[in-house]
Amino acid sequence: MAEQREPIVRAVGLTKVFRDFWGRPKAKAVNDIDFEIGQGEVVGLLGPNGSGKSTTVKMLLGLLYPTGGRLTVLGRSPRAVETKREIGYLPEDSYLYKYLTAEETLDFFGSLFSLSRADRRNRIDQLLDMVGMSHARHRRVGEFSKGMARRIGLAQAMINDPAFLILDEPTSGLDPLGCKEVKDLILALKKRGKTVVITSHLLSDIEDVCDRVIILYGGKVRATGCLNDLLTVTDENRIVTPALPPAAMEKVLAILRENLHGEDFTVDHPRRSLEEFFLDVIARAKSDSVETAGVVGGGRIADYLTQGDEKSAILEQLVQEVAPPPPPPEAVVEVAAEPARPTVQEVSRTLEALTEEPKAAPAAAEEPVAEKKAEQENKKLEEANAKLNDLLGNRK
Ligand SMILES: Nc1ncnc2c1ncn2[C@@H]1O[C@H](COP(=O)(O)OP(=O)(O)OP(=O)(O)O)[C@@H](O)[C@H]1O
Repeated sequence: MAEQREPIVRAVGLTKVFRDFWGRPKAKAVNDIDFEIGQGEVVGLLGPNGSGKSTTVKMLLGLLYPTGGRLTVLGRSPRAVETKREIGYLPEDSYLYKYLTAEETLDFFGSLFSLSRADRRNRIDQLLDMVGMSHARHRRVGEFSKGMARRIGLAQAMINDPAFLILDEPTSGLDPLGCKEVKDLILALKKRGKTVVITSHLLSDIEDVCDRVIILYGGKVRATGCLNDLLTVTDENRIVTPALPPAAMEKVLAILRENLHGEDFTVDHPRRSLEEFFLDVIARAKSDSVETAGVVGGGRIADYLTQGDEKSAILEQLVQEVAPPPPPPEAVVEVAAEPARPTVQEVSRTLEALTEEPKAAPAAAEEPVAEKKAEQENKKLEEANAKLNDLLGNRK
C-alpha cells in the first residue's frame, strides 16, 4: 500500500500566530517549521517553556488551525474525523471524571470511539492489566493518586488502539518504578509498530525511549536527528574493560602516553545511572523481604515491573492501603452480642450457684463483705428463688 510509505506526520512551513482581540499578532508560537515523523518512530518533542511544543501538539490533534504552512497527520488533515479515530492522546493533566470508576472511565472513552460492548470489555481488561491497574478497576478515579490517574490516562489514550500516540509528559507524577514501566510500555508499543510523539522535560526519559528528537526554541526547530547521531562523541573513544591488574594498567597507560603525545586522557570507572541504582536497591529490598518474612510486603514493589501476577499483588496492596480499613469482624460480633435476657433455666442455675456461695464465687467470697449486707442479699436471693420455684411450679 502506497499510503503506508507516507510519513505519519508531515509539517511544511508550519506556523501558528496567536492574535489579540483586534487581530494584531500577539505571539508567534510556531514559526515556519518543517518536520516529518515516520511510521513506528518514537520521537521526543523537546524545548524549554514557551518554545511551542503544546501549540504544535494541538495542531497535530486538530485542536488549533495553523496560521500558515501545511500539516498532514496519517496522510490526512488533522481535523478529519478519520484521523482523530486513529490518534491517542494523553494530555499533561489527565481530565478524568472523578466519580467514575477506572473501568467506567475506560468504558466511557471506548464508547466515544463507538467500540462495541464486547470490544470495550476486552480492551478494558487488557489495558488495565497493561498499566497495572486491574485491581483498582472498581475504584473511583477521584480517589486515585496522581500516578494511578496517570496510568488510567495512559490506558484511556490507548482504548481506540491508535496508530499514532501523542503523550504529553507521560511520566509526570509517577515514581521511578512507574516511569520505568511507562517507558517499557512505550517501547512495547514501538515494537507493535505504533508511532509515538512524547513531550517531556525529563530528558533522561526521552533518551531512554526515543529514536529521534526535535528540539524547539522560540517556535523554531533548533536541532533534530537520531539520538545516536546527536549524542555520540565521534572524536573520542571509550574502552570499557573488567578491572585490570596494576601491571596491565601500567602497560595500557604507557601505550596511551606514547600515542597521545602529551594530550590529556582520563581513566575512570564507569558509573551507573541513579535510576539503575534505585531500581537495583528496590529489587534487593524486595528479595530480602521475601526471604525474611515470606509475605507480600511494601518492599516488593520492584516485582510489578516484570511479573504480571506480582504486579497485581502490589496494586492490591496499594488499593488496600488507601481503602478505609475494614472493621474488625470479631469486634463487631462481640459488640453486637449484648448480654441476652437469661432464660428461666439460666436464672435458676445462676441462683443455685449463687446460693452455694463459697464454691460458685470464690473470688467474691474472699472479699470482705459487711455481714448485714450479706444477710440482705441472702434474703433477696431466697425471695427470688421462691418466686422462681412458684414460676416453675406453675409452668409444670
Ligand atoms: N492561546 C494562546 N494565546 C496567546 N498566546 C499563546 C496561546 N497559547 C500559547 N501561546 C504562546 O505561544 C508560545 C508557545 O506556547 P506553548 O504553550 O506552545 O509552549 P510550550 O513549549 O508548550 O511550553 P511549556 O513547556 O511551558 O508547556 C508562548 O509564548 C505562549 O505564551
